[in-house]
Amino acid sequence: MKLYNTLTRKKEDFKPIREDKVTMYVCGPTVYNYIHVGNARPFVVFDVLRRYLEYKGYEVDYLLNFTDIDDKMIKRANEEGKTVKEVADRFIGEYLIDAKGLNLKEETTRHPRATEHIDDIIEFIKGLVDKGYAYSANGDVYFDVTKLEDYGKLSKKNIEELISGARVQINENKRHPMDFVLWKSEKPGEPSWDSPWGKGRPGWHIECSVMARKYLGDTIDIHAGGEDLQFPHHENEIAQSESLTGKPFANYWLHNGMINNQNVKMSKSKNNFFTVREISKEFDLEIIRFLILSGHYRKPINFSRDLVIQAKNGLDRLYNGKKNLEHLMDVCEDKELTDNDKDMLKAIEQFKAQFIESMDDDLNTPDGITALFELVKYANSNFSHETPKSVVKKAYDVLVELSNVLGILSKQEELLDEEIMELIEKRNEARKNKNYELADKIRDELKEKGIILQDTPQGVKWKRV
Ligand SMILES: Nc1ncnc2c1ncn2[C@@H]1O[C@H](COP(=O)(O)OP(=O)(O)OP(=O)(O)O)[C@@H](O)[C@H]1O
Ligand SMILES: [Zn+2]
Repeated sequence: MKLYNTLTRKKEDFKPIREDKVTMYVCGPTVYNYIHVGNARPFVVFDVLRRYLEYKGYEVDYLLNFTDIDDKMIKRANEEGKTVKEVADRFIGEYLIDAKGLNLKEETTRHPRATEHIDDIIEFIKGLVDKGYAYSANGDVYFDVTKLEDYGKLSKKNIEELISGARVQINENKRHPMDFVLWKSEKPGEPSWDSPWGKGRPGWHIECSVMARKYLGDTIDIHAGGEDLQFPHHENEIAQSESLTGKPFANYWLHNGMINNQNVKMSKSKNNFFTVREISKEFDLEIIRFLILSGHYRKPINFSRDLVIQAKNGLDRLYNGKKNLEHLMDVCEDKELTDNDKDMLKAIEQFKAQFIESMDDDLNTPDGITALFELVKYANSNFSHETPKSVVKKAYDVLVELSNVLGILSKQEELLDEEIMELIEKRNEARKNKNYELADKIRDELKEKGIILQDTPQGVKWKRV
């Protein structure tokens, strides 16, 4: 598989450090608000990368942190008369609700929080001070960028350029304008922790270096986030981690393009955003997942209502294709395969190969989705009630297998009440005729669709689980 590495500005063959395991760190949300569609993009895209690597047989250790202490968190807490922890707990809960709607693989994702790693953060900063890469000044601690030859290597900027380009804050504690803060001294009304430099709290960049190292090791395979994080956040993570360990921090740096609103980056500060939650009131969030995957992850997406409708129509087409195949599996019969049938099997394999080729090429999900559309179209125009069941089943299995990699077509179709009643009637009939095999089959089918039957003296009752 090839992945575009921001560090080298090239598509490179992906080779993890260990043969069968991949470590991945994704910069997660600052939990002071609901996430917006722009924030959802990295979470969806890198969830798919992780699923694809798992599909290829790797075990993936996947970590997405929660930034639960920073200026924005404190501001929100003060506005609401709550503690920072209360705000964080609330919006972590809201994140997890959206994550479920977006079908992110939560069961095996680690979500460490900055405030639960203060001791580790202090240790890390102490290490940098001891090695001469950081200095304290009036209770703050700064990273000294002049100690590094290669500061700026990710964003490909040199320090002079950075100074002239950035609105560098005047700060008399800093030795150099590009030095960045590792530890901030306590200000009244802000949460603080004891440290060797007095009471204070961590800066933003340090938490990612610390938690990545703690859970994934000195060198990780993939570090990912939005391209807006390349500078200064990821640049500073590299500076901190590599100065402390003397080893490369991450072998592959992946960055997604921005989601824009009328060509302007969607951002909380610009107030031009749509939260995932508000969209979920009108649309199933699988549509948003599909919309995000319909563009290549490095290109910008201009978000609009039309785009959501377009994604909905595309997803509906795939769901219809799946439903048609399910219907055919019910009515088609097992048969000896003709040469023509064998050609159809080959064609189905071909769509799968096309999907894999696309995904191997820097996670080209739009081309992968095209392969799914073509598979469905092929089935629609070539299959009939006369097609051998094994051929139909092959197409169905491939469609489901590849959709699972994208995390789509995950919704079970809900049975209507009258469909359930009909099946129960059919089962009663079967039992009357002592056809217990059929009766059990119907009960199992219903169970698979989330309907539980209870045989009671008053007859059969059912409930949804
Ligand atoms: N418009 C966007 N399009 C794509 N990704 C984005 C966008 N805005 C933020 N991200 C990404 O969302 C992730 C979560 O970041 P975070 O919660 O810090 O958002 P943020 O930068 O505070 O958002 P905002 O810019 O709206 O304040 C990061 O990986 C960031 O790069
Ligand atoms: Zn980070």
